[in-house]
This record gives sequence, C-alpha cells and structure tokens, in this order.
Amino acid sequence: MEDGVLLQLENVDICRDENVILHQASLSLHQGEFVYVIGKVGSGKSSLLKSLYCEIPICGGEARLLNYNLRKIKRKDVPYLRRKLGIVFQDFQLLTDRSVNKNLEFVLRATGWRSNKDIRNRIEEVLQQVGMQNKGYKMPHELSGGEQQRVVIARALLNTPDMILADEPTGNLDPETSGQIVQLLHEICKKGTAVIMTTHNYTLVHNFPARIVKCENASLNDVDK
Ligand SMILES: Nc1ncnc2c1ncn2[C@@H]1O[C@H](COP(=O)(O)OP(=O)(O)OP(=O)(O)O)[C@@H](O)[C@H]1O
Repeated sequence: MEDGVLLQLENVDICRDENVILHQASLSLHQGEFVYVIGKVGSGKSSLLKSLYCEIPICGGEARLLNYNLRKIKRKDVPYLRRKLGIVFQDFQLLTDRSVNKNLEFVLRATGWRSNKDIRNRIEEVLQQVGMQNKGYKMPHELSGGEQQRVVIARALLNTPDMILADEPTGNLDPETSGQIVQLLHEICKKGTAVIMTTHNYTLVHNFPARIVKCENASLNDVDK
C-alpha cells in the first residue's frame, strides 16, 4: 500500500448470509484522516465497519487494512488486527459489575499488559485524554450517557490504535453531549488516529466538518461538501 494509507478497499463485496450488502465498493483512508459514513437505515454502514474488524466477511475485491489482507486474514491474527483498531459502539457496552478503572484494567490485562504500574499509568493517561480523570473509581451506572461514552472512547484508546471505528457513537446521546463526543473524536484524530464514524446526524456532520462518504445503492461514494 502507498505510504500513509491505512485502509484500501477496491471493488469489495460485503455479504451477510446470502445477501450482498455492498457491491464493488471502494474506499481508502489515510493516517489521521476523519471520515463520516452516512446513509439510510439498512444501507450497510454498520456492515462496512463490521467487515473491517472481521465480524463479517468480504467476499470479493481487494481489501487491505493496516497491512492485513482482510480477504486472507487468518483467524488467529484477527485479535492482533482488532488491537490496532479502537472500536466504539452506540450502546456503551461497559462491564456493569465493575468500576471504570476495572473496566479499563480488564482490557489491558486481556491484551497482555502485566505491570501494575504501567496499567495504572495508562489508565490515568486515557482517562485524562477524554476528560474523565478522577472518575475512574465510579461504577458505569453512576455516569451519564455522555460520560460512559467517554469511557468507551478511553477504552478504545488503551492500546494506541491506528484507527477508531465508531458505529453511531452518539446514537443514544442528547445533541449537546453528541457534539462533545464528536469534538473529542476530532481531537483524537488531530493527534494522528484515523476515525471512521457512521452517523445519521447531519447537524453533527455540518458542525464538525470532515470528509463524507455515503452508503447508497450498495456502493460507497464521496459526497462533495
Ligand atoms: N445479523 C444480520 N444478518 C443478516 N443480515 C443482516 C444482519 N444485520 C443486518 N443485516 C442486513 O444488512 C443490511 C445492512 O445493515 P446495516 O446494519 O449494515 O445497515 P446500516 O446502514 O448500519 O443501518 P442503520 O442505520 O439502521 O444502523 C440490512 O439490509 C440488513 O437487513
């Protein structure tokens, strides 16, 4: 792949069961780039992201992501790819039985971190990055939706991903909080992490401008602003 290109999809088909959701779709993304993926309900936005973290297959075309060939990736390599991707969903998916710190520690230990000191420091760093320093002792239910989504973003940042995949990250949030979350994603992007964010929220796209790709008629097309 050309220097600085993190994702290159060329004429890919993305399939679910027997259905082709995206047909001959192409998309490339560079280091530090922000792209919104918009499109109608059921147009394939989530399927696109799922294919990037290997939850659903790419059944045609060429697909490279962070030096992995997504059409040939071995099952044992999928966790390594996912470690380089920060994944953020609409429903926060924090473990509800433990504190913010313990949620983050769980991910670090599961991804090979051993030193208690390194773990403590990294948790402090990512919480600081999302403006949640001093809230690590709280249980998820003690946080607002926006705060929970900040913690999810902190969790996505733990292993310093090259790219964040955010699927409707503001879907459950009020307009003001949604703006804050998108602003945070833009700040993270400015520090060098590419972001792909699906959304239905055109106000956000307007207020925080970036490249826009539309999912339509089973293909992906850049939208001129
Ligand atoms: N688990 C599944 N198994 C089979 N087909 C599915 C599954 N989930 C979604 N689909 C189909 O894939 C198509 C694309 O769905 P997808 O969720 O990617 O769309 P979307 O653009 O993200 O929609 P939304 O805006 O509602 O989130 C839909 O036509 C849907 O019927």
